Amino acid sequence: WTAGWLGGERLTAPRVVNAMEANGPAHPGFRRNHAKGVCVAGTFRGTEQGQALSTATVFSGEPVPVLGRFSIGGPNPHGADNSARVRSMALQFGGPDASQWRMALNSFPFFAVATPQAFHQQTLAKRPDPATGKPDPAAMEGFLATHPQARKFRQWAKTAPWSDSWANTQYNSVNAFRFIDADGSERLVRWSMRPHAAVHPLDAAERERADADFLAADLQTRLAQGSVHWDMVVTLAAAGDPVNDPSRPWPGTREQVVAGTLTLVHAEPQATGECRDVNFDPLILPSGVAASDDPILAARSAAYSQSFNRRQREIALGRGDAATATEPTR
Ligand code: HEM
Repeated sequence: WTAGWLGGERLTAPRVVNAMEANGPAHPGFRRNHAKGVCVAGTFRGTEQGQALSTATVFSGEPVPVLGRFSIGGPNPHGADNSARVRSMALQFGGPDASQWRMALNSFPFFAVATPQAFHQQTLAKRPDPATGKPDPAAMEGFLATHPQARKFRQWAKTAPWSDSWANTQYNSVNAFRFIDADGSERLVRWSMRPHAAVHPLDAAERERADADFLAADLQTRLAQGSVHWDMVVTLAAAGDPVNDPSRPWPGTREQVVAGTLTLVHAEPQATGECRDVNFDPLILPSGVAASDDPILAARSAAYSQSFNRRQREIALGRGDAATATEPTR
């Protein structure tokens, strides 16, 4: 699981997660990132086009059960939804056997950094200055000077429209993976969950007025009227595309295939929902899907495991009341 990302200064998963924890107050029992969220459930049905690309059984055409989680970016489990630039979808396809597939997708189309070391440097640059309680702008400028591609992400964060719902947001794998077909041929791919629901961008006034928990309320309203859907759109890399660097998007002209449709029918609070105790490790993959050599993927798997073990331990020791409470904790 280290995939070569240890070494040099020996950056380890505990160090990465320690640095994330050091940037804010402790929230025992909660995820160390994307802490605020809800559990969801539904099904996924693959297409023949998906089946042609990968032998994963989820593409068989039969519906497979899905357990999932929507969240907002950031470590605060009580954060206001109208300050959440990043929206996320985590999914577990299939039952408890070798065909299970987990993934954690984000609304940003590319990542801010190319390596786990750069992610760690970025975390350190965001550390609040004890004097002001805010990150030191000079530290962030120093980070950006040595990691210029992170400016592209900041530009996205400043300019991309804010959707008004988890249900009409597109979520992206960001990292590349390998799909393996029945002949054993491999293709490097990224994928997105493309919503069927029409996008409605929030303007500044609507965002200002929005309730702190509007995303969960909106989802319940929509689900009370019927299921919500996304197409799984797989993008195939062409020769020479950057497949090991999630900060570099591929050209928009790449071949795309609709590999299946996700249908969600149910949502419930994470405190009591099944998704609370799941680690949506992006390297839990079925046969027919394999990791790329992107070092961020290996680092994510190791860091999620750290975060998962810490939060489960806190809950087991009775320190995770807010994370397991049935009453709203705001
Ligand atoms: C080195 C880079 C990264 C690190 C260290 C990192 C770290 C973390 C950690 C510690 C968690 C909490 C896990 C848990 O307790 O279950 C998390 C959650 C999450 N991360 Fe990352 N992350 C990284 C990159 C990414 C990227 C590139 C994506 C893009 C798709 C992403 C998407 C998510 C999502 C969607 C969740 C929430 C999963 C859930 O609902 O359980 N992360 N991340």
